[in-house]
Amino acid sequence: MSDDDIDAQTQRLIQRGEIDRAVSLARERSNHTTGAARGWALLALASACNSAGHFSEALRSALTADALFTECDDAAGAHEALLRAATALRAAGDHAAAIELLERVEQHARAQGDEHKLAQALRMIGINSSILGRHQHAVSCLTEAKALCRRVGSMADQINARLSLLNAHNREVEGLPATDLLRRSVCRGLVPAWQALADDCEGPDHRRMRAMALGNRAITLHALGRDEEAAAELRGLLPEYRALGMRPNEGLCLSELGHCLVALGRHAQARDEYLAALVVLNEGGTVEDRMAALEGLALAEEALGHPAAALAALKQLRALERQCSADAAQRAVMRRELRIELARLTSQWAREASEDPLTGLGNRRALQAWLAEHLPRVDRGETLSLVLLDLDHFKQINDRFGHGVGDEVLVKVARLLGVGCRAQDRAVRYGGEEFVLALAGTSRDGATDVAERVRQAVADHAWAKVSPELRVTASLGVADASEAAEAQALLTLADKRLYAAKIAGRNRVVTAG
Ligand SMILES: Nc1nc2c(ncn2[C@@H]2O[C@H](COP(=O)(O)OP(=O)(O)OP(=O)(O)O)[C@@H](O)[C@H]2O)c(=O)[nH]1
Repeated sequence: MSDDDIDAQTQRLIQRGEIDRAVSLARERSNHTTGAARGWALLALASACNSAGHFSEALRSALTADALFTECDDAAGAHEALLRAATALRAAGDHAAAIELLERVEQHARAQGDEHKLAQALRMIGINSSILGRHQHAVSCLTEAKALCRRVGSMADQINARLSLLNAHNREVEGLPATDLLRRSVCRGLVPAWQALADDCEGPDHRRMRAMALGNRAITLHALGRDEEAAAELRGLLPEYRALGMRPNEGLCLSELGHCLVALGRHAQARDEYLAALVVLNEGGTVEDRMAALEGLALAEEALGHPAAALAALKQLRALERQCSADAAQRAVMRRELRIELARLTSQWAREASEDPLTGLGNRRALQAWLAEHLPRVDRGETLSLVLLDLDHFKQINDRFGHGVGDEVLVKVARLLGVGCRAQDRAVRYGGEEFVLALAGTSRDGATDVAERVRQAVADHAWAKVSPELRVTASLGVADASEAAEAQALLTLADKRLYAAKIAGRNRVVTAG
């Protein structure tokens, strides 16, 4: 089985509605794999947990997968992991946090020129922005996503991008009064756009999307007051939603039909449609959709002169409103918990990614970041030096005193290095028994003094306390940025001098040659 098969297998289970099986399969696999294979199992677990409504576990799984993929330099896996983490945040209603993660994917995709990845990230940023009411930003992201999908996406990608953009336009004008000029002009544009999307949804694969697009077209017609037309379209769509098993859409369609009939003054028919809508929506519709149907039902009953029935509908509506605010409070708590989890994991991984676990010093990545920040200042006249330190005959120390003592020596040397460092400097463990002191604002003479002090401190340390007869010395090479301006060239020069120190007999500092 290839690494990502578990993901495909889990997605199939989710689609069949076997969510519990999907969760346990993915969880089991993630407990029995390592490396990239574990990454994919965790991504499968994230999707399954999302479908089960366990957003916290979904987020944790996706972010753990991100850390794993990053560790094995699997950019595609890491990208997918961030998308899934964003999906969990979106499902939990934390759209702002989802956008923050997605913007990382966006930046990365732009830097790499990966248009497919960029389209995915922009589409998700657009959807989340639209839900947050940042309509302009949503439309601009989705317009770019649509253009990218046309160039590099599959047919399904293109259709999804267009659907998201049209939905964003819908949301933009949703809250405006029916008479608002902007609303009317946007809606007038949306009618042919939904039709064009439906027309392009050819073949059995896109039948659901076509039905959705036509439903949205009919809703837009109703918003424009073209209620006869809208009602006829909605009625025509009902058998399609039923045939496709799209229950929530069927409920919404019946409810919209009710709205059209109320607008046309056919209250008895409207009441029947609302009642039918509620039967369907009570099974699987959102609370908001049920509330809209109840509100319509109350209106229709009142218009029909049935105050008792209208009151009964309003009572149910109030009960749902109360449930809604209780749910909203619960969701707010959950969002706060997810944020805390996200912040904790992000800072933990940022630390792990740049820290050497044995000594607690920075690692190679930390040195690269330090150099990237400090080397440009050399052009502005600042000095900068590197001291490369390698313990002498460390293999013999391990062999003679044991690996545990070897580790203890590394930890102690790391502490001794830290003593020579000021706040602006950085001490890192560069490799096994190799360390680097990166010294800001320090010329080669200054760095030579520091290197000599460190050499002396290592040689003079009371190593016998660690193990009788233990002796430790180090060889050091010094280079400064006036001799080599590039990070790699500077390190190579320091390494050349370190090698010269070894050749010359060890336990010494070499600064030239
Ligand atoms: N205890 C311990 N040993 C390590 C660690 N990382 C690398 N080493 C050991 O460090 C030793 C380095 O050996 P060499 O590269 O041959 O160098 P050396 O023995 O120090 O000899 P010179 O550099 O020529 O003085 C190897 O035996 C590695 O196994 C570690 O984290 N802990």
